Amino acid sequence: MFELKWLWKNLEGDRTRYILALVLSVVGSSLTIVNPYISQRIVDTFITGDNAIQNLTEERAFLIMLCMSMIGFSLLRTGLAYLTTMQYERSSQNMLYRIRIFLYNKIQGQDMHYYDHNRTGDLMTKMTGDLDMVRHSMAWIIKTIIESLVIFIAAVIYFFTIDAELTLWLLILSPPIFVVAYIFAKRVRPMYIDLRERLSQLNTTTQENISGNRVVKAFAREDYEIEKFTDKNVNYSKANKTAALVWLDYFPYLETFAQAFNVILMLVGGLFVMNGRITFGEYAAFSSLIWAISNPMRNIGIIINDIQRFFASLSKIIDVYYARPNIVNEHNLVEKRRYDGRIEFDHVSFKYDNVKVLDDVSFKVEAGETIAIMGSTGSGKTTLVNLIPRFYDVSEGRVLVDGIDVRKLELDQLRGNIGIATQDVLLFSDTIDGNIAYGDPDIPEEETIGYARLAAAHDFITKMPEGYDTIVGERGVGLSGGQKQRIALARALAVHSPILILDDTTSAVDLETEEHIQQSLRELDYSCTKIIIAQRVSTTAAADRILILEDGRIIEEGTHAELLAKRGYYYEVFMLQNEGIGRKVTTHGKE
Ligand SMILES: Nc1ncnc2c1ncn2[C@@H]1O[C@H](COP(=O)(O)OP(=O)(O)OP(=O)(O)O)[C@@H](O)[C@H]1O
Repeated sequence: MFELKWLWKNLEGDRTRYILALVLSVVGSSLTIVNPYISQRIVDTFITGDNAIQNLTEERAFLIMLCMSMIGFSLLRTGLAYLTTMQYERSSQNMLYRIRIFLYNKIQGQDMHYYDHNRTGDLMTKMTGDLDMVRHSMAWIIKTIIESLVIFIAAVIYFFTIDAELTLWLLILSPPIFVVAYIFAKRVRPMYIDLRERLSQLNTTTQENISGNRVVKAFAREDYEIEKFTDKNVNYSKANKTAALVWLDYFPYLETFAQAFNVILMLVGGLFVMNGRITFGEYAAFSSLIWAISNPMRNIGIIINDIQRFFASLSKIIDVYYARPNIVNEHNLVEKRRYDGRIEFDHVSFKYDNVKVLDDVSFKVEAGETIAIMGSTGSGKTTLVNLIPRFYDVSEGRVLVDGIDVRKLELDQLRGNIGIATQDVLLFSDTIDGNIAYGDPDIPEEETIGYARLAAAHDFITKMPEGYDTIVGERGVGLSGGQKQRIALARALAVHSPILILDDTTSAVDLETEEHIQQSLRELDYSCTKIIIAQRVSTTAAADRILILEDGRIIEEGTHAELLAKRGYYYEVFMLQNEGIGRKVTTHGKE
C-alpha cells in the first residue's frame, strides 16, 4: 500500500530501531502465554492433581522454582514492555521530526498559487494534528495491533496444544466478529475523512478570527464571529458524535461476541473437565488466557477507528509532501551577481486560474530609471510587479531582467536582486532593527539607521520606548499604518538591490513625509531601477515615465508633462487631486 511504503521511506535512519520495536513487541506478547502455562502446571501438580498433596511435600523446590519463574517472567515482560515502548517512541518521534522539517521546507518552497488555494488553518492542522496522529499511530496503534495479533495467535496455538476441539468451539465466534468489524470499518471511513475536513475548517475559522480580530472589533462583529465559530464547532462536534455513535451501533454485537467466549468456555470447557477430557489446570489455562482472544475482538472497533483517523491524516500529509510548485527555487549555488536592473515586459498576459488580469503588456525600463504605475483599483498593478520576482509566471509573453527571461534566472539570485515593499505590509514579531535588517541580517547598525532615516522612520523609532530594540507585535501591531509602511520601505532599501519595487508604499504617510521619502529615493547612494505603484500624482510626477493601467492593459505611457498634455486618465487624476488641495503639483512635475 502506497501510504505504508511512504511511511517506510520516511523511517529511514530509524528503520532498525523500528524493526527492533516490532520484534520486541512480538517477543514480549508471546511471553504472555508463559505464566498461564506455569499456572496450569502448578494447578495440575500441586492443587488438583491425583498426587497433589504428595507433590506439595516432595517437590517443594519445583513449586518454588515455578513461582519464581512466574515472577521472573512478569519482570521480564515489564522490562521488555519498557524497552519496546522506548524504541517505538524514539523511532516515531525521530520520523515526525524529519517529516515536519521536510513539510515545513516544502511549504516554504511553494509558490503564490499554492498559498492562494490553501487555507492557513488547514496547513497548520496538517503540520500539527495530522502529523501527531501519524506519529501516535506508528507508536501506539501499530503496537496495539501487533501485540493483540501475536497474543491472539500465541493463545490459539497454546489452546490447540491443550485441546483442539475446545479451541475450535471458541474460534467459531471469530468469523461473525470479523464480518461485523468489516462492515463497521467501511461505514466509518468516510466519516473520518469528513471529520478531518471539519477540524481543518474549525482551525481556519479560529486562525482567521484571531489574526483579523481588529477588523472584527472595528465592525463590532464579535457576535457574528462567535456564531460562525460556534457553527464550525457544532459541525465538528456533530461529526465526532456521529462517528462515535456509529461505533455504538456495532459495539453491542462485538461486546456480546466477546462475552460469549467466556460462556462457551464455561459450557464446553466445563463439560470437558467433567468428562476428564482436559484437566482442571488446563481449564484454568484457558480461563486465564481467554482475554487474549476476547480482548482483540472487543477492541477491534477502537483499532479500526484509529486506523481510519490515521489514514485520513496520512493522506493529508502526503498531499503536502508531494505538492510540487510550478515555480521552483532550485537554491543552486551560483556566483552572487549584481544585476544591472534592466526590465522588459514583452507582450505579457497573465491569468489567475482562468481570469485574464494582464493583457499584452509591453514596456521597457532602463537600468536606474524610475517608472511609476498608476491605474484604477483592480487594474492589475500589483499583479504586474509580482511577475518580476516570479511570484507568478506569465501566461503568455516574457518578463526579462537584464535581457534574460526571468524563468531562466536562478530564483534566489533574481529575488536577491530585488528589494520589495508590498502593499500589504507584514512585519514580524521582532525588534524594529530586526525587521529592517530582515533581508540582510549582517548589515551594521549605522546602516539600518541610515535606511530608517531615508524612509522617514528614524524620528518616530527613536521616540519609541526602546528605540530600534522595540519589539513590534505580530504583523506590526503597535505601529500606525504609515509607520509600518516606512519600516517596510526601510527594509526594502536595506537590501541594497539594483531593482526596487514599491507597491503603494507611501499611501498612508502624510504629504510632507512622502516628500522626504521621494527626495531620499532620488538620492539613493546606489544605482537602482525603481518601479513605484502609486495613486498620488505627487508620487508619480517625478518619475522618468508613468504607465497607466486599465483592465490589465497599458492605456497611457509617458512623462508627467506628456501625460498631462494627453488629457486622458492621468490628467483627470491630476485635476481631481489638485483641486482644493493647498499644495499643487505643477504641470512640469515640480511643486
Ligand atoms: N491571488 C489572486 N487570485 C485570483 N485573482 C486575483 C488574485 N490577486 C488579484 N486578483 C484579481 O486580479 C485583478 C488585479 O488585481 P491587482 O491586485 O493586480 O490589482 P491592483 O491594480 O494592484 O489593485 P489595487 O490598486 O486595488 O491594489 C483583480 O481583479 C483581482 O481581483
